[in-house]
Amino acid sequence: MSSQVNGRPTGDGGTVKDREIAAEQRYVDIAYARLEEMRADAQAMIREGYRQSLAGTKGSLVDRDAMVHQAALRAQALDVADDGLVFGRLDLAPGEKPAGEVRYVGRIGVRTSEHDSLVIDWRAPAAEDFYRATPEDPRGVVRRRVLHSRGHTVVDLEDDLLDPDAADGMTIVGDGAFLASLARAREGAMRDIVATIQREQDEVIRAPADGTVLVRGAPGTGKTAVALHRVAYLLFRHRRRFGSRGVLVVGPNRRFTAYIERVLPSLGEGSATLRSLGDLVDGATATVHDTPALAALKGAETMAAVLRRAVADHAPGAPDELRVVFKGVVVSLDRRVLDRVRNDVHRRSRGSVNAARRQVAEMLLDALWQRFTDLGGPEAAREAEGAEAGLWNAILAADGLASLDDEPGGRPAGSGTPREQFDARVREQREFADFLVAFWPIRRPADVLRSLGDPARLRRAAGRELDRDDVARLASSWAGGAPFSYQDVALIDEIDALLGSPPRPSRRRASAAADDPFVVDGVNILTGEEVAEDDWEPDMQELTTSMERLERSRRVDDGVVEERPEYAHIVVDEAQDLSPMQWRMLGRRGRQASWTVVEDPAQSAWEDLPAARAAMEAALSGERPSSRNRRRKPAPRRTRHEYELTTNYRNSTEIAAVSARVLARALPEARPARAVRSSGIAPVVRVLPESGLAAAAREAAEELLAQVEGTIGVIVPFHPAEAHDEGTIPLPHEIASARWDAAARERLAAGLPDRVQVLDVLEAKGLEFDAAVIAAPETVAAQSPNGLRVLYVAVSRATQHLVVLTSEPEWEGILLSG
Ligand SMILES: Nc1ncnc2c1ncn2[C@@H]1O[C@H](COP(=O)(O)OP(=O)(O)OP(=O)(O)O)[C@@H](O)[C@H]1O
Repeated sequence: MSSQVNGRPTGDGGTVKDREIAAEQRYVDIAYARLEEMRADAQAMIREGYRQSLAGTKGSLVDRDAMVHQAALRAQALDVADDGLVFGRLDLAPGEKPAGEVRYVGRIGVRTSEHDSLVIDWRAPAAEDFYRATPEDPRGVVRRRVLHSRGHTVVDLEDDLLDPDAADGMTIVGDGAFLASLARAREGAMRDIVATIQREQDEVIRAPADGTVLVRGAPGTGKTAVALHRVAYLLFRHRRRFGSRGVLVVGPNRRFTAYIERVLPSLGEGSATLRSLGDLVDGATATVHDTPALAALKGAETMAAVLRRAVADHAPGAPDELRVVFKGVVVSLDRRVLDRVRNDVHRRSRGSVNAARRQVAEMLLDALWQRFTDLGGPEAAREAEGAEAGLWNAILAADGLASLDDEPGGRPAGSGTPREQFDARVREQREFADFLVAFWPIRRPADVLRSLGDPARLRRAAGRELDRDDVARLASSWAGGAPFSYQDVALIDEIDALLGSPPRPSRRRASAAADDPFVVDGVNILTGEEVAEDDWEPDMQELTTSMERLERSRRVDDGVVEERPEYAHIVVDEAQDLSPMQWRMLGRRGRQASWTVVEDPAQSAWEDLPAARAAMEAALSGERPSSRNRRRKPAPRRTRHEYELTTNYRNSTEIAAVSARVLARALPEARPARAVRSSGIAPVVRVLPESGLAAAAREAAEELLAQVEGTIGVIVPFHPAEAHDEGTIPLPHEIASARWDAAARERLAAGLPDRVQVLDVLEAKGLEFDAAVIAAPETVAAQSPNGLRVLYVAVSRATQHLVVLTSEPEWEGILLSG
């Protein structure tokens, strides 16, 4: 027999629950005391490491480093565990396991000085039962107890009785603390859920480390939370593999990464890299979203072919004639020959265009020599030899060019075959060096994209992939220093992959390069290699460019520069929104990686889902993205584990009902998740004139400030940065969208406390608020073919209060009665 109690008095001053809490507190105190000792040990180890370094032997530095590093990591993990160290207890049934065994589960493992277990790390196999046991499958667990703490103090308990037959005399307490914890006020940053991970979530977290884990689930089912806990699990169980080669977590936008950034550190894992799709590429940060139509153009895989042609086009300002002099003979190459050279080099050097200058120089020399012999140059040169002013020098003078032969300090042509002499002499000429730098500059990917703001240049690159209207819209989005969009970042990465890195730097002293004819202004003009002294300052734009790239590169111990890191595991959140070009960007970072992909297709703003799926499959299989548009040879598919999460932990049942109605319109075949918590607070829909929506949104936010302790999101339609096409009549939703520009949003937020956030529907992805105010659902729904799915995202953000403001009366019925 067990006894279920909820605060019943015991007669000795407290309730049964109080007594149970006090008993758990005694255990927790012992665990904290031991944690304190472990901390002191870690600090002593750090001190010992430094002491050894003073011993002065050669090996001691290395030993010290390793010791200090290990001890510092340990100290850090112990610090993290300081808050809520122990959160779970399992009472096991007699049987295979020792009778009456009790296990405590916590943020990290704690052992006594005799190595007996006091607390089991939540990621250890022995903790699995804590998350997996159910009444149907108790796994030997009689009672599961969750301890809710504030700092070191246990404040509440909640028990699950899993095996009533074995619970003889066991006290069962609890009054829905888990559900109450779901209703807690949100602070603007996501928290870990380590104490209350549910069984279906735990299966995802502990899924096999290889291949791909694909997780689907409706809003609020814990996809993001689960993905982050999986990272902590993988780093704990496979530290060597994932710790050294790295884990990348990618979210949709910067607001979202800011929202989730505290979760992993709170689990003691600070080593994963967290990036949004807008800041995955160094040197190009996205600050704006494109309109859905423009995003569809930029994100389509056809852009790969367009960019390949754009990279192969001549650089802006590239000269179209090369003239050099040899032995008084002027030799020139015209545009036709230069185009041929450029195309040949591009064909051979895709992926290493920025490092191909040496190849360009060789091909130009071949073409110059060919021209020289065609002109009868060798004979003319022989005749001119010794003469002060031959025929060719006269031509030269007329063209205003000086032969190096005439320059004081010019070196004798030297020995070797005529061709070798020719090459050596031409290479020395300033004209040749200057030409090479201008003809084959080291290019920055962002500059290449900006250069496509010139419609003529974009038209040349467009091929059959883009029509005239597409070219005009794209070019205007890149013209005139407009900020980069989230889709642009993937295009910049594509260009980066085509251009490749500039040649590796070697900081040779300038003196070593003083006699090198290829060195111009501190850089080898053939290789782009920097050979300057440390204090040398570049004074040419191009050199600054290569310096910037080098600066942002990661220098590894042996001096090798790693431009784009590859990761051992990649987590992609909100994956339903990735465009094919964004998948290519991610694929480049994880060719050998295993993946965790979490998504909800019903929340997708992306129109061409089949194309995005194909690009996703290519990325997950480690396929090298082909820049040509030919059919891919499918790479072998890696093992895949698919999961679905079915319980909505975010929304109250009242709000979940509203979002289910929107879902039924957006995707009639989709199933909503089951919400578990009723708040008793009915969602509100207010109808008012369109011109009054912004003022009403502010008013609603002010009212809600008095009703909730935590965050309030005011979610407004997306404001397109693109100008409306003159000559066409704007649609009503286009006029309405124009109301929600940055200035209008600022006015709305002015003077309100930080816990009110005003954001557009695209920024709201993945976020969560205590209360949400949705302005103009009719405009959101009409803004794109997937507008209803975008609205579904917006209405599923709130935990307690939902207020919708609309100018169209029928929306009241749509949202409140289906
Ligand atoms: N087992 C759990 N215990 C406590 N809270 C949970 C649990 N699972 C999820 N939550 C909470 O539910 C909320 C929603 O979780 P999360 O943001 O991970 O959902 P999601 O599926 O990623 O949603 P969306 O699709 O809208 O991005 C969060 O506040 C999260 O902390």
